[in-house]
Amino acid sequence: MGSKNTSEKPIGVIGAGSFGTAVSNILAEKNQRVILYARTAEKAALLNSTRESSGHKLHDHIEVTNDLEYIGTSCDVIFPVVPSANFRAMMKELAPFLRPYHILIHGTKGFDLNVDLKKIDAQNPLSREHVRTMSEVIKEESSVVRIGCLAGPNLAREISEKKPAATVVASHFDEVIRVGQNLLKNDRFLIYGSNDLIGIELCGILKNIIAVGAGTIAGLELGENAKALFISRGLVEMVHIGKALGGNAEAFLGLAGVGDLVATSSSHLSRNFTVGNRLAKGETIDQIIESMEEVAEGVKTIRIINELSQTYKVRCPITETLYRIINQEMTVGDAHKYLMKFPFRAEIDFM
Ligand SMILES: NC(=O)C1=CN([C@@H]2O[C@H](COP(=O)(O)OP(=O)(O)OC[C@H]3O[C@@H](n4cnc5c(N)ncnc54)[C@H](OP(=O)(O)O)[C@@H]3O)[C@@H](O)[C@H]2O)C=CC1
Ligand SMILES: O=C(CO)COP(=O)(O)O
Repeated sequence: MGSKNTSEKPIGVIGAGSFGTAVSNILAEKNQRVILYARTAEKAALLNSTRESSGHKLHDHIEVTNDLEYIGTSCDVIFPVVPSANFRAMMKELAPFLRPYHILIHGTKGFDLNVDLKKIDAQNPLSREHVRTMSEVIKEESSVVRIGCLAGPNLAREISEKKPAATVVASHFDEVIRVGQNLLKNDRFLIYGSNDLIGIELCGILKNIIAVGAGTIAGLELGENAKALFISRGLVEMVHIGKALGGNAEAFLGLAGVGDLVATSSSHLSRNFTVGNRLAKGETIDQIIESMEEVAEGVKTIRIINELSQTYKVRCPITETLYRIINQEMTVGDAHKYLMKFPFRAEIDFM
């Protein structure tokens, strides 16, 4: 960190949604001053006066601001936690206030897309060139070098209720992992480290697809055996597409992969699971999105992976079937009957 002393400086968090607030509270609990960025001045003022954000109480050590320059100049370590659809725009605004000494550890579980999916067809297929993880966006948009991500089974509501959990801080830099661990760990929040940044990011992104599917199983009341079957096959699909996009299989077998997959595929606290559940009850994807206040990243990810699986010729029957459900080309009931007939080969073919 050059001559700067991290512990004396506040920590920045960008995005005052469910997870950004939960992360801010974890940081603040450790006697750490936190500056939390809210998108509008009105929201920042409201949060500062009500001391509540996204239904979570705000710790006294958290100051809410609408000033990105203030965050950039006050904080050496910043946790960006905004939905993937807005991440690049946020980075463009923040970048003028970032320097190579900054450390950014993001908590976003979605892709950045630099092309309109409507323009994608057989002649112009979607490729990895069109799709970025958030660490890649940070690198492209700023001078920051030391980049990391935070991913694991971290349902924000449970974290706010101070229930035990663990996460993975991933970075190519051990220093970033150490900083993340020191800032976040407490007696009920364990922090593991990984150098497989892309692999860990892909785990968090891809599990959202399977969580949507698991929600449909719960919605149809198909039972625990079916859910276990779906999660297991979902993990295999995550590994196959994850490897095609630059991840290693090992990451998927850990906390950020199978751990987060199990948590989000089993809980009504997961927005992605909830989307699937509501699809199974007969709502359309437009109706669901329209009425949801929080982001369910999996819907966009289903569309992206459906295209990428074709480009890279990876068998992704679950993603393709979910894509047909959200496009109203197939009912949820028919989708599950179809998947039960799908000709799978070896059970585990990625080791
Ligand atoms: N909730 C969870 O349990 C977890 C979520 N995540 C991931 O974290 C990310 C955020 O999720 P979550 O916090 O739950 O989402 P929410 O939907 O609860 O909140 C998103 C927040 O981001 C803010 N925001 C949007 N665009 C910008 C921007 N350009 N600049 C600053 N703030 C912005 C929104 O502000 P506004 O209110 O103004 O729209 C809103 O407060 C997602 O990628 C999600 O997958 C990861 C782990 C757990
Ligand atoms: O990623 C999460 C928990 O680890 C949150 O999942 P949802 O976005 O589905 O709520």
